[in-house]
Amino acid sequence: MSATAHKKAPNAEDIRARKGTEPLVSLTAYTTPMARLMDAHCDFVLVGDSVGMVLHGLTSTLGVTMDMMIMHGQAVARGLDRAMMVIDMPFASYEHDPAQAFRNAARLMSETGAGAVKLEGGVEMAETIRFLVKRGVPVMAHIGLTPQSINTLGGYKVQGRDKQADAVLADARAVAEAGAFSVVLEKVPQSLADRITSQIAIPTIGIGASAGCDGQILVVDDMLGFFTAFKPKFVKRYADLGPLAEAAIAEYAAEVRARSFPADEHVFADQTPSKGSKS
Ligand SMILES: Nc1nc(=O)c2c([nH]1)NC[C@@H]1CN(c3ccc(C(=O)N[C@@H](CCC(=O)O)C(=O)O)cc3)CN21
Ligand SMILES: CC(C)C(=O)C(=O)O
Ligand SMILES: [Mg+2]
Repeated sequence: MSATAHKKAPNAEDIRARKGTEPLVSLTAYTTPMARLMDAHCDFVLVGDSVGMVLHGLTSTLGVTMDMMIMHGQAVARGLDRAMMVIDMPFASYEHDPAQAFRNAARLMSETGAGAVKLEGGVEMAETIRFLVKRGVPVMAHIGLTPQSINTLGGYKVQGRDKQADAVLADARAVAEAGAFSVVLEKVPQSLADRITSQIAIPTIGIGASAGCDGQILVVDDMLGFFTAFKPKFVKRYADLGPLAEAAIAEYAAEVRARSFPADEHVFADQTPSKGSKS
């Protein structure tokens, strides 16, 4: 924390109150240094279960555990001062019943300091959302493409085209009515995202949705070009750091093989350096 006065991090009600004002900015983070980089620029930071695919090499989010989320949540919390932290509930930690959801949500919040949890599902999760909110757990909902349901959805496809649109709108209404303070809309048609945004009272956070949403989120490693196993159409690469990192690694490898690294300035002399000398 800096010695200068700092803004208090917003809470779930501050985020809810941003409906229809300036767009909410958010990214995912999984580590302390990345959280530090985005703290001054984001309204909230999501510790996403995408961590399993982005940092652990899993091929879906289904293998992500409570312990993984807690460890990454603690790391992100150490890097945040002004942005709110939201944490994903991992697959199978909340779907069984509201009591299971409360036990695991309470653990995520108390062990990481997150100000809210996020969970996937619409109409079918409304009862659980209501149960959590009434017991002091702010909930961000996540509808449209819900990656934890990849095995029943049959692919990471657009959700809510044509006849499906009314079902996604019903999901949005249900989570808002149940007390969610905001809702992520993932990979839904732009016109549907705009309709939902105008028809519900809580902020919509788009990912592959619409610039008309009340906010946007992206996976940080996607927008920085660190994650390249796949690139959803909704990802904009603001930087291409993966190839930059690889070039640096290749240069290091070549210098080690040529014995040009380490150089004089990276090694230590026999004698203790005299006062005023740097090494
Ligand atoms: N790096 C990363 N970025 C994400 O956005 C992300 C994750 N990981 N892991 C968890 C989920 C999975 N997500 C995904 C994954 C793939 C697509 C996708 O659109 N893939 C293909 C199309 C596949 C299809 O149509 O079946 C694409 O070409 O964009 C979208 C969201 C979103 N989340
Ligand atoms: C992409 C966002 C919304 C997410 O749920 C995640 O990163 O896990
Ligand atoms: Mg997620």
